[in-house]
Formats: sequence, structure tokens, C-alpha cells
Amino acid sequence: MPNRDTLFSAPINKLGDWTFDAQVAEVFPDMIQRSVPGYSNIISMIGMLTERFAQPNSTIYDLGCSLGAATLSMRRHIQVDHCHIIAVDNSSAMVERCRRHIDSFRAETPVQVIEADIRDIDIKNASMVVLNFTLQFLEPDDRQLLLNKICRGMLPGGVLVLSEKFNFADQQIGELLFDMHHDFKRANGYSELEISQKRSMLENVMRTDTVETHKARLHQAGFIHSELWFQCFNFGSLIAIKDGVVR
Ligand SMILES: C[S@@+](CC[C@H](N)C(=O)[O-])C[C@H]1O[C@@H](n2cnc3c(N)ncnc32)[C@H](O)[C@@H]1O
Ligand SMILES: O=C(O)C(=O)C[C@]1(C(=O)O)C=C[C@@H](O)C=C1
Repeated sequence: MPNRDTLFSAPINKLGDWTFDAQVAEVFPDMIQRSVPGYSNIISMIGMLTERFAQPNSTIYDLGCSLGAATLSMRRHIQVDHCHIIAVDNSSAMVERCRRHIDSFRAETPVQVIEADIRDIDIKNASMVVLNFTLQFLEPDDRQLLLNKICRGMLPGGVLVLSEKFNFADQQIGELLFDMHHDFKRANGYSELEISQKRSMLENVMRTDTVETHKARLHQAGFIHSELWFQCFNFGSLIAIKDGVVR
């Protein structure tokens, strides 16, 4: 059983900005499962997409890998030879635990876990890139540059999976889906205090975009095709393909 997230259950005097520190890393599997509607479905489906998109002699990237859930799902589903996975996170607490977690399972495909800022790494020879709830933590001005770099480093027929929390141009829909997400958190045992303290800590750090903004960015980066393939309330996931080869 993962450690239960009770980090924000007592009142905190001075709420700082959100960070992915050791305390968060320690409870992360429970936190993300109870906070992100559809998270485990997305992780499983990333595995299914890997079966279809992983190419022999290519690299697969998991950007903002946290404890490596998407990496492990991809690794279980690779069916071609000579693929390797590069998992990247800039939180040392996450990287340390991710390495241990991945090493505790045996598999053929090599995984390199790198502690780095995803804005600074090279992307090359990629058949699949995953940004699973990571882009939303980058400064909005840096998001396009990262997507441009990913698209440049992608092989023909490569796929990007981009999962995010969304906001909505239609205010009524936005409020409804926001409230449904809060209902989801309450149903998963979070109190009003936990929900509101976490929300204020995330406020300056996690700025969300609309699905339309994501699609426009992906197109600008050079991904000819993109579509939302999963959505639950204000959370969802897009796929983007660079060229016309749909596998
Ligand atoms: C919500 S978590 C991602 C969850 C993970 N992808 C999964 O599927 O379980 C966001 C992660 O992105 C990392 N992150 C945020 N900004 C980053 C950056 N600029 N470079 C590298 N990692 C970053 C955080 O440290 C955190 O571990
Ligand atoms: O929006 C919220 O309330 C969240 O908890 C979202 C979110 C995310 O989307 O990454 C924020 C931080 C944690 O990593 C887990 C979930």
C-alpha cells in the first residue's frame, strides 16, 4: 500500500509555493491517484500506445517522470528490439526514488533516469515522448520552445502524449468541471482544508491552458495531427503525430 497523503490535512501557517520535494515524493502515488481523475487509465493506455508506436533502435522519453509510472508502463509494452527509455525529472527526491522503483523490476529495455531540467536536455531519435502532467509546471513562455524541440527530435511516425489539467473558455463549463474535480477529491477522502491549501500552493506554479491552446501550440511546433484521446472532468490527454504516418 502506498503511503497516504496527509500533507495538507492540518492548517499550515504560511503557505509557500508548491514544490516536488521529499515529502511530496514520499506520498506521490497516493496523491496523484486521489487527485487526478483518470490517472491510472492514462498510465495503462500509455502502455497500449507504446505497443503501437515504439520503433526499433529508437529512444523513448518520459519528461517529468516523477516516480516512473509512465516509464514502467511503457517498458512493459515495448515489443521491438533495441529501444531505450530516458526518464527525466528535476526533483532530486523524485529521481532518487524513481531509480530505486525502476530497479526493483527486472526487464530487458534499459532505462536511464536523469536529474535535469527538461528544457535543457537533447531530444533525439524519439519514437515516443510522454509529458504526463508536466508541461503545466513550465513557465507558459517556455512551453512552445519545449514542444518545438520535441517535434524536431522525433522520428517520422513518432508520437507525443501530452496529459494536462485544462481550463475552459466557456465559464459555465469551466466552473462545472472544476467543481466536479473537487467532488472527486472529496470522494477520495480529501477535506475542504486539504483541497484549499493545495490549491493556493499550486496557484502560482501550475498555470493551465485550454485544449485549443494546446492544439495550436502542437501545430505550431510541427505536429500535423493532434487530438484529445482521453478526458475526465478538467483533466485529459492529447496525442500528437508529426507526419501523416498513422501506425
Ligand atoms: C505531476 S508530476 C508528473 C507525474 C508523472 N509524469 C507520472 O505520470 O506519474 C510533475 C513532475 O514534473 C517535474 N518537473 C516539473 N518541471 C520540470 C522541469 N522543468 N524539468 C524536469 N522536471 C520537471 C516535477 O518534479 C514532477 O515530478
Ligand atoms: O489540481 C489539483 O488539485 C491537483 O492536485 C493536480 C496535480 C497535477 O495535475 O499534477 C498537482 C500536483 C500533484 O502532482 C498531483 C496532481
